[in-house]
Amino acid sequence: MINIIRKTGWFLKKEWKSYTMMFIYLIIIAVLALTPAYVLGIAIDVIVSKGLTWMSLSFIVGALILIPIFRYLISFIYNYTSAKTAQKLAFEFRKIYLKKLFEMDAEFYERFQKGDLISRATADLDMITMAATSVLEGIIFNIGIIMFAIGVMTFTISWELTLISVTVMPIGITILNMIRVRKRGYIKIHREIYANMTEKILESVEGQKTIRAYVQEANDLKQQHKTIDEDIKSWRYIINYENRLAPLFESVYAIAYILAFVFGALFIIYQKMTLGELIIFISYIGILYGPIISISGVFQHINNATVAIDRFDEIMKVDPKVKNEDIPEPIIDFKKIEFKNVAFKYPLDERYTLEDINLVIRKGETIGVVGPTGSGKTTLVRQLLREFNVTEGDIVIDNKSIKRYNIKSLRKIVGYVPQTHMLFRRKVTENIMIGNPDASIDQLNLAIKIADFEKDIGFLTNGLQTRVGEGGTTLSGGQKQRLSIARAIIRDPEILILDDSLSAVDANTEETILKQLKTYRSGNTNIIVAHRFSAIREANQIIVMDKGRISEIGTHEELIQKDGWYKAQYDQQMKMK
Ligand SMILES: Nc1ncnc2c1ncn2[C@@H]1O[C@H](COP(=O)(O)OP(=O)(O)OP(=O)(O)O)[C@@H](O)[C@H]1O
Repeated sequence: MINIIRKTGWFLKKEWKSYTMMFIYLIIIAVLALTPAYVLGIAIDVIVSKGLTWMSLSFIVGALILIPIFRYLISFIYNYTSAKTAQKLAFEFRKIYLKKLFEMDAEFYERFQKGDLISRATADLDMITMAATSVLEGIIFNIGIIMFAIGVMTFTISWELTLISVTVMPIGITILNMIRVRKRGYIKIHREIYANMTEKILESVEGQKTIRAYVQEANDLKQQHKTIDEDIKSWRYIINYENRLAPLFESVYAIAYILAFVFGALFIIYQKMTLGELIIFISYIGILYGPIISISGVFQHINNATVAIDRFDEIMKVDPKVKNEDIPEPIIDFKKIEFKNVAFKYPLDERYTLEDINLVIRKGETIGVVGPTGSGKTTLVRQLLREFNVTEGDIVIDNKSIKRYNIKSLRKIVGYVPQTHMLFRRKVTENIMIGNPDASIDQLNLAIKIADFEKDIGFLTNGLQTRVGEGGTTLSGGQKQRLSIARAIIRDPEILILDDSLSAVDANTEETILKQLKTYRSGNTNIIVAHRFSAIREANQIIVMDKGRISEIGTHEELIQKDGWYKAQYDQQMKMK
């Protein structure tokens, strides 16, 4: 609990006025909850002593009517304030969490699954907010009732009877506590199983087209059922565990009732207590049951929230490896980029994906990158986005390590068109303008022209205002590629990287795009990764990758003079033409 208060302390401080008001409301509600039984007890004693008058009867009836109405009003105000504060807390936590996700590097996203990250931002954070509200309600209200009830029982009825009947209660509370501690461990396991299930559902929803195309619905459902089954099984285990031990508490509680009744009856016989007092006493034992159980329910929320806070903290504590130096330098332009003995290993990989990379890229050059699949072309060009730090060697931009530059400003000078296109459920224009939200209409039109996307507009139902389906489902493969190229071009980047981005366009379109790039991007750098040599033939340098190393480098003319992979591949492509 201390952990939760520590972790939400900043919020409690900010919202102290609401919490103070809620505290006061809860005390009032607790007192009001105990009053009717007390009034009834007094009424019975008045009736037994034959002292009932019209005046005392109207007072008793009036009190019994007004108390619940007043309690309802205060409860209403309390519930409203409490729900509002909980929503605010959830909002603040989500804001912090999402900000953190945007600060994280590619390595982080390799380590954590999407489903897991989503369940931390949804189910886990809900548990924290639920606990933050129920802690106050559960503890203040329930402890308030317990203290007031025991106070009234001890000081106004009989301290001896209170001692006799209430002393067994700590045994019951200890049982509840034991259940709670064991349950925490089970809940942690359950949260992980739940995250797995979320991941599986996400994968099935994202991959539904492929699943259907390969008629794998039954198989996929089987896997889904397995994760859902595991989720249900682990939850059922927790419930069963609780159900097995909970009756123990009920039995202990029943003993408190029996003791109160037997000793209370004796006290009445020995005239140490009135009938009304015994009725108040036994009613209060009944009233105590709810708060004791609720407190254990609160501890259950605290249990859940403790696990959720640990999972939240796990993310908050991860320090991105790719981060700015204390005073990073901005970059808006460059003259020369050098790869110096660069070697690179993906975080979860054993072997190096890039080795011995030595390379110089000058501003204004067009660089072609070719090589067999899996040879490391994408990995090589993505190093310019600084998603990971290189494992060995360094990338030097204008004689300074890439690490010295501000990451955001570095990424701003690079326009990267990936192999798989991430399109959002927004209009075509909005999808393009993600590259530069401040672009003018002229810039938008120029980007569309360079990417040769103009000819597609006529085929779209609503032209540029057509809404793109999720993941670009309403566009053809070539249209998606050209839209992605337009998105990168609209920011007029210093370096444009086309990562196999011309693979889904026909030869004419490819030629048009390459011609437009030459005309409109002269003076800027283009890096073109391709399998078709027509796309890189005119490059100033062609880099041939093989098993993570540069095996050949030169212009097209130089490379076809050599008897290497490039020449062999080129000859084959010519034959197939
Ligand atoms: N995130 C990753 N984690 C671990 N290994 C990876 C990761 N991404 C790629 N690899 C591995 O790195 C190697 C190089 O991949 P890369 O995508 O750079 O090759 P490529 O030459 O661009 O391939 P293609 O022509 O098929 O696009 C491959 O063996 C691939 O399995």
